Amino acid sequence: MLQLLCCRASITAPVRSLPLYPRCNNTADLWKLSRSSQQPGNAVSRLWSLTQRAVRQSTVRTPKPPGVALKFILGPAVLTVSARLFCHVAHCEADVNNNIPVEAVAKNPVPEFKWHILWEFVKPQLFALIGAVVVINISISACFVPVSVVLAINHLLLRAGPADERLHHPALEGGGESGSRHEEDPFRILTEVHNRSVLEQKNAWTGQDAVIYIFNFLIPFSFVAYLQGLRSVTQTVGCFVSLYIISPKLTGLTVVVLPCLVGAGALIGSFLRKLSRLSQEQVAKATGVADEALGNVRTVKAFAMEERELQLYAYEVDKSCEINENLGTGIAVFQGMSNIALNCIVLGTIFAGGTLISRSEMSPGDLMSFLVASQTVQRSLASISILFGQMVRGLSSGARVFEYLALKPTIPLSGGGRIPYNSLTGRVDFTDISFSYPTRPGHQILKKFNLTLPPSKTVAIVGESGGGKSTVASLLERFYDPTSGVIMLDGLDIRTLDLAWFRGQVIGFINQEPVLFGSSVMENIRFGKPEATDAEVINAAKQANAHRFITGFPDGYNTVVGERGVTLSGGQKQRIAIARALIKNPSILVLDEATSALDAESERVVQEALDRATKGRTVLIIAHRLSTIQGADLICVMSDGRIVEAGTHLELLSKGGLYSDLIRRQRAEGKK
Ligand SMILES: Nc1ncnc2c1ncn2[C@@H]1O[C@H](COP(=O)(O)OP(=O)(O)OP(=O)(O)O)[C@@H](O)[C@H]1O
Repeated sequence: MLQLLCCRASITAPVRSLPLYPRCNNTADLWKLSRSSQQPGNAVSRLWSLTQRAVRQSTVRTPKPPGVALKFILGPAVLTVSARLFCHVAHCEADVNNNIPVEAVAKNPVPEFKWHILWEFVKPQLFALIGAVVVINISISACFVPVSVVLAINHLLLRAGPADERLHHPALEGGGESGSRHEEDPFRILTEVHNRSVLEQKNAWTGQDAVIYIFNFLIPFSFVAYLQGLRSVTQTVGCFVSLYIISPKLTGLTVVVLPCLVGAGALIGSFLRKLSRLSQEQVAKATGVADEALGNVRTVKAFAMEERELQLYAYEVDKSCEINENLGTGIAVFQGMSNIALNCIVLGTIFAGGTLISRSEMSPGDLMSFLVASQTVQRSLASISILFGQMVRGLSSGARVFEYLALKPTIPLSGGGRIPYNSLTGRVDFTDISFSYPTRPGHQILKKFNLTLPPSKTVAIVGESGGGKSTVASLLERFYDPTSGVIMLDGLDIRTLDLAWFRGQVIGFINQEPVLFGSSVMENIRFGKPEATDAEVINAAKQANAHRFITGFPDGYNTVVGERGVTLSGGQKQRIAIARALIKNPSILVLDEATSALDAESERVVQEALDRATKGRTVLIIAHRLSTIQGADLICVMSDGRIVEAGTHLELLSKGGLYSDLIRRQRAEGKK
C-alpha cells in the first residue's frame, strides 16, 4: 500500500514546477549549497548526490515520531478535520507568508472563483459543448455491457441456447472501444475550433486581452477535463442503474458506503484547495525574488550580494518546495485512499455476492456482470478523483485570473477629446494643484501649486531634493491625477482629453535613466512612433545628435542594444531616448534631469541635442545642475510643494534669495 502511495506521490507531486534544490533546513545549509553549486563537477554525479541528499533529508529531516506512514495517511485527514473544526490551519498561514502575522494575512481577502465569469467565457462555446455532451452520452452504451455479460455468462454457464453467437457479436466485442473512439472526436473538434479562434486573433492586445488569451488557451484543457468528468459521471450513474437491475441488494450495500467516501473527499478537497492557493502564491514570491535580482544584476554584483540573493531565492524556493510537497502528498493520499476504498468495495462485492449465490439469490453470471459494472464505476470514480485534483489547481488559478480581470485602470487609457494639431498651442496651466501619493495619503507633496508653461517657451523647475519637482512632471504625464486643482492644456482640463493621444502625440518625456528595449536601435527609436519610416527614424536620430555614433556601429541602425540598452554608454542611451521622444514631434517636452547622470563630455553632446530639440516647443525642464537651465525663459524655485521664487536667471540672482543660494552652494561644491 505504501508503495502505491509513494508511486502516486511521485506522479502527482508538482515536481515540474520545482527547481532542482535539495531541501535546506537552515541558512548554513543554503550557504553550503550555493557554494557547492559553483564547483565544477560531473552533472550526473551532482544530480545523484542531490537526489540522495534530498532523500536523506526527507527521511532524516527531523526526528520522526514512530510510523512515518502516519504522515502520509492520517496526517492530511487530521489536518483537514482540525482545519474544518477550527476554521484555519494556523501554522501554515503564519509560515508561508514570509512571517507576516496571521492577522495581516487575514485582512487580504482570498480571491474567489467566480462561476458567472467562467460562464461568460463558456457561453460562446455553448453549442460545441452541447454537441460534445450529446456525443459523450453515446458512451452510456458502455453501461449496458454488464447486462449483456449477464446474458452471455448465464447462457455459457447454463449452456442454454446459441451463446457463441452472442459472445462474438460485434456490438458486444467492440461496443466499448468504438464508443471511446467516438468520444475523442468532440474534444478534437473543440480544440481545433479553439486553436483557429486563437490564430485569428488580431494583433492589438490590451493587458486585459492578454489575460483572456491565457485563459482561452487553458479553456480547451478545461473542456477536456470537464467533458471527461461528465463522461465519468454519466458512466457512474448509468452503471448504477445496471447494478440495480442486476442486484438491488448488492447495489444498496454500495450506496451505503459511497456517501461516506464522497464526504471524506470533500473534506480533503477543501484542505487541498487552500494548499494549492498557498503554493501558487509562494511560487509567485520566489519568481519575484529571482526577477528582481536578475533585473538589477549590475547592482547586485556591484554590492557583491550574489550570495545573499542566492540565499534569499533558495529560501523562497525551499518554502515553495515544502508547500508543494505537502500538496503533492495530499493529492497522492487522496487518490491512493480513494483507490483503496474502491478496491475494498470490489472485495466486499465478491464476498457479499458469494453469500447471495450460496443462498441462490443470485447467479454466477449476475455476480460477474455486477463486478464488470462496478469496475466501470471504479474506473470512472478514479478518473473523477484525478480530475478533482486538477480542478483544485484550476479553481485557485481561475480565482487569481478573475481577480486580475476585475481590476480597472484608475485612469482610462482612451476616450475623451483631442485638440486638432493645427490649433494646438501647447500652453499648460497648473491651477491650485494639491497632491499626495496614493501610497502615502497623509503626506501632501504639492500644496496649492500654480504654474503656467507658455506656448513655445522653456520653463525650468529647480529646488531642493524631495521638493516635488518630478511629481509635477508625473502629474503632467497623467501618471497620477491631482487630489485637487486642475491641469489644463490650451484651456482644457487634461482629464477630459484622450490619454493615448495626449501621451502618444502631445508630450515627449525624457528622464534621467532612459529605458531601452533589447531590440535594434531602429526599433527603439521607432517605439515613439510605430508607423515612422526609416527616413523619419534617421531624421530624429540626427536631431538628437545620435546619427554619427549609430552609423559608426558595424550594424548601424540594426545594432541590437542588449537588455535595457546595456551595450551603450549613458550618453548614447540618452540620445537614443531623445530621438525616440522627438520622432513623434511633440508639442510639449518634459526633461526630468535628462543630463544629470552624464559625465561632462556626454552632457555637452546631449545638451546640444536638447537645445536643438526644444526649439519651437513648450518645455518643462527639471534640473539639479543649474548651469544647464540658465537660458530658460522662466526659472521657478520649488520649496515645500510650492513655487517660492520665479524669474529669469539674472532676475533671480539679483533677488539674492533661494536661487542665488543654490547657485552659490553648487559653485562651492564644484570647487571642492
Ligand atoms: N511613488 C511615490 N510614492 C510615494 N511617495 C513618493 C513617490 N514618489 C515620490 N514620493 C515622495 O514625494 C516627494 C517628492 O518627490 P519628487 O521625486 O517629486 O521630488 P524631487 O523634487 O523631484 O526630488 P529629486 O530632486 O531628489 O529628484 C518625496 O518626499 C518622495 O519621497
